Amino acid sequence: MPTPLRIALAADHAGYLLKDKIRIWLEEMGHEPIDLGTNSNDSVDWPDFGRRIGQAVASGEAALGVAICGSGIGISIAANKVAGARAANCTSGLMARLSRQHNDANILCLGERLIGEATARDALNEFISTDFEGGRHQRRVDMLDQG
Ligand SMILES: O=C(CO)[C@H](O)[C@H](O)[C@H](O)COP(=O)(O)O
Repeated sequence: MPTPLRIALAADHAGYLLKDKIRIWLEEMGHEPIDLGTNSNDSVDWPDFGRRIGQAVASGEAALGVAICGSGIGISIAANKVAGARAANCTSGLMARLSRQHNDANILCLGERLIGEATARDALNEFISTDFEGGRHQRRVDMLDQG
């Protein structure tokens, strides 16, 4: 059993179905999802949910986050506006793994309208099980906070 992680989840109306599946997968793995909405297909705005998940992760309320919209693009742009959030829009398990190893990404973004469930699950598994490599990558990540 892996160390349980608090993992924030957020989605707009185009991503909430995948978010609900991810919440269940995380619970089955013994993690602690924090669901920041949305929870229906009533139209909402991705900047609100990107900001919410960015703040939850940057503040330390959650160790990691998973954010979903139709393409993963809007919600990743919004999350990355929050200082300390490093959101990566990924379309494969390899991208998710690299986002952790090289970029110390702390929010995985997915596009429910673009990727299937198997790819989403692969990306999730890689994201939560891969550590940041540090070394030369640490210096580059540190540069993000240098104004
Ligand atoms: O932000 C996006 C595109 O970059 C997301 O895919 C949104 O979910 C999408 O724009 C929502 O579109 P809708 O036509 O309002 O459902």
